[in-house]
Amino acid sequence: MRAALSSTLKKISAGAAARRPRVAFVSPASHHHRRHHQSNKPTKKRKDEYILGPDLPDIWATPGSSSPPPPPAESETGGATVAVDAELVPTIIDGKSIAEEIKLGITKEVHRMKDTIKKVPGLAVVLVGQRRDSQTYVRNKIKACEEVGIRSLMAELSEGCAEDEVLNVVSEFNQDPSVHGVLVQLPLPQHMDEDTILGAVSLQKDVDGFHPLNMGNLALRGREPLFIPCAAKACIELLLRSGIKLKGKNVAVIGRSNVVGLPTTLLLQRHHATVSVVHAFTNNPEDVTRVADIVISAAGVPNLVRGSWLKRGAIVIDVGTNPIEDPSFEHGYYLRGDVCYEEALQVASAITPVPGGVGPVTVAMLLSNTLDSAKRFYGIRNNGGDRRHGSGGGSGGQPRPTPETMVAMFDVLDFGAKGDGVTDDTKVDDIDSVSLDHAFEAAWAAACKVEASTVIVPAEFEFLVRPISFSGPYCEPNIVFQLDGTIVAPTSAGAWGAGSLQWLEFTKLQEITIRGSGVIDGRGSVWWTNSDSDIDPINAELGSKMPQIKPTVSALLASAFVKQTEGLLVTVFSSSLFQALRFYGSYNVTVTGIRIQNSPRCHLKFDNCEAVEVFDITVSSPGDSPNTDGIHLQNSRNVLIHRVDMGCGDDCVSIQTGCSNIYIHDVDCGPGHGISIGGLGRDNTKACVSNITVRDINLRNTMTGVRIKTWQGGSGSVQAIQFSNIKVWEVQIPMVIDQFYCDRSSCENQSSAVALSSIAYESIRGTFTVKPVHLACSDSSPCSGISLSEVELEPLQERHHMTDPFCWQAFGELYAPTIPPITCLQIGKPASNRILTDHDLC
Ligand SMILES: NC(=O)C1=CN([C@@H]2O[C@H](COP(=O)(O)OP(=O)(O)OC[C@H]3O[C@@H](n4cnc5c(N)ncnc54)[C@H](OP(=O)(O)O)[C@@H]3O)[C@@H](O)[C@H]2O)C=CC1
Ligand SMILES: Nc1nc(=O)c2c([nH]1)NC[C@@H]1CN(c3ccc(C(=O)N[C@@H](CCC(=O)O)C(=O)O)cc3)C=[N+]21
Repeated sequence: MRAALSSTLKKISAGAAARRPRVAFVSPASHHHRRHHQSNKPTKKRKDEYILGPDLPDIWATPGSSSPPPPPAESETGGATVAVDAELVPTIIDGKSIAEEIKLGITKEVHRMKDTIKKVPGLAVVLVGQRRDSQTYVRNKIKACEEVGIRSLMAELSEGCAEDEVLNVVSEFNQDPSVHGVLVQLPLPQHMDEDTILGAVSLQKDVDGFHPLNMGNLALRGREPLFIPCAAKACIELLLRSGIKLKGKNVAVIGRSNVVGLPTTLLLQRHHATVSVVHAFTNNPEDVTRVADIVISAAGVPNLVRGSWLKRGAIVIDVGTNPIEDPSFEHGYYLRGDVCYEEALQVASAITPVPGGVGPVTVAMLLSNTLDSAKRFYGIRNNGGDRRHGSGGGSGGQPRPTPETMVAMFDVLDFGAKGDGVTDDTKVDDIDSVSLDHAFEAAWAAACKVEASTVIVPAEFEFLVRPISFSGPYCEPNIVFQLDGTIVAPTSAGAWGAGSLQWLEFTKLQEITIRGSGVIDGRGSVWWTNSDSDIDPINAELGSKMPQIKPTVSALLASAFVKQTEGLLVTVFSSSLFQALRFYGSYNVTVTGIRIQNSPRCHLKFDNCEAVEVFDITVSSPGDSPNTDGIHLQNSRNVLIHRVDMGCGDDCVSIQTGCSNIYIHDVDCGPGHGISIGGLGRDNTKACVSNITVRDINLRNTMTGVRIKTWQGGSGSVQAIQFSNIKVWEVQIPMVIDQFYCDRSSCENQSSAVALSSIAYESIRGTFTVKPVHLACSDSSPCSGISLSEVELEPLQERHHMTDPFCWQAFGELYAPTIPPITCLQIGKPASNRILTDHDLC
């Protein structure tokens, strides 16, 4: 920055300043030790109030209602009260060092972006023809990109190329996802239509801000453009960073081009300046400029603005960059501004030089727009980024990311979701009548591209979502699904595709987290009443086909359960009942905080997953809703489930084949059917389940407590199961092993079975309503290694006392006297009468 400053100094002293050494510079680095002109006291604001980026001041907010209008003239800009006789020391506004400071900030952000999401912004420049000045500007832009770490691409086309060629290049850049800004250097050759070409630049990548929609939004009150033209932004930036206030100032803008004059005028008005526009047809332009506190010139006419055009103490921003042919200069020309600099220095209180004034800051603004575009593309929001929509307030209670922890965030609202609970957020028409497929799908597609990104489903919104698959396998790892709002399922059959078995599915992902305080509501009641409940659930669950000599459980339970099944319609829907939330084939899955309720079937399912943690969630559906499992595990390993509150119409937790290393603790269950392993081995299949720990569980009003159920005819094994500290209240049968599981009225007797061994029950206490213990093992494959300790189960009412513990082919150890005494357990090992084959081994 020092170098930049001194080079500017040199340039000045070589020219005008040689005669006028009384110059003060404004540069961010030198600001505090430079002397300012007494009557021009730039009140330097805190740096972060000047804003880089698309943010506009909230200028339209409350016209007239907030602060009273400023007095017509203020002394600080050198109005009437300027001490005319005092020596005027003009401040040279050092654009070069201001640009350096801005670029430093951009560099930091680009690096942070690279570190956190492994992406950098990309700028594509299209240059047509060989204008030397254009080549210089473009070179400057590319060089500046390199300085801050923005990737730059350049397309050079010949002067005589066809318009279509330019359009093709633009179109390619529009489509390139690594390009976030597209700039077509002006002027274009005569034979080309500027409007056509500029209009072809994607609105989202229009870092020049020249697209009619961006320009229109800049002009319209209450609207915000995606980008503000760089030169206009540079003028404002220079003024603000030099501590010059705009509110109420008289500003004369010379020039009304789309590129500079017009957007500058618009932007100035957003800052509450009073703007006069001077153009080629203005009579006596000097009459206009002479009363202006600030003169901004963008006419493209060297030395147009004479000293006599300026009010004493005026502030002069010289946008004009006019190449003057001179072979003695390196590129064959030198630059002059619109302002006769030497004369202006005599009257102005502050002025931008050319070069070294507006130009470098314009380039910095281009970089800033490109960075903003990339951040928008990747969904990155900085600290305090305000919400565009509703009152959602973002991620409900989660701390906002600071710029240091830049996170790519994709809010479904930004992808067109309505969140009114009525509109199908599956199909959304955007403002530009561009039909986005699926707001949730689009948000997911965007998040999928960025490592460690976040999809946001904001609080206080209700989203109607049809079946959807949030699918890898080509997604970047570590995606967070921040669910603070409510997602509801459609209730009409039409909204469901034929045969969809799950509603919200996450598949083939590495590190996927669902968290937040939101709700997933399956609105299953329509499905429950329509479901095929022709089977008595008690018979279905415990109506095992036992050898005749044993009492049938179903007979016992029938009296305890009252279930209305008559007269219910069996409809086509029953075949497409679905799981609310399902994870498939994923690694490192976390589900926390949320509530899942009223699923038509299973609430939360994990299939082929590894390293799963579920905690602090609530699962809820009515006790009489059919088949509504709480959490269903299948072919999954290393699963930790804790601090879960569950009430549902079926198993609270159901552990199926292929599961091992499952640890479940601190779970409340009820109503529901308890915690179950199985049914396993259906249709003579092989089942393998091992290393399951279930501890510190409260079961209230459930059908069973902890249960293992297998079908006859299966193979494989269940081993190393531990149930400890299980508390039961009014549970029909707290401890169940059922190797005769059958959901039909009759199941064929078969000899093979899934082998059960090493099953420990430790501290199982509370009250039951049907029977304390039911351990019914297979004749051909008795259960071995059942250990019972601290079992204390009391009948809720005296009449239940009639039913004693039941055991069949159950072998193991009793470690303490139990209540009631479980004398039916056979102590020791069963006589091995079965030859194990590979088929049985897991
Ligand atoms: N430093 C920077 O970052 C940038 C500098 N520039 C420079 O700014 C200047 C203007 O650029 P641009 O807007 O693209 O140019 P244009 O030629 O498109 O527009 C010039 C504007 O100035 C007006 N004008 C021309 N002559 C006079 C005059 N004698 N008196 C009053 N008004 C006049 C024109 O009026 P009318 O509408 O009636 O024709 C027109 O509105 C150029 O020197 C350009 O190089 C441009 C962009 C960035
Ligand atoms: N699509 C498009 N967007 C533009 O923003 C655009 C354009 N076309 N066409 C031309 C004008 C002009 N313009 C300048 C940018 C930087 C300097 C600049 O960096 N000037 C340096 C000196 C340049 C030099 O080294 O010669 C300075 O003033 O110190 C000048 C002028 C952007 N324009």
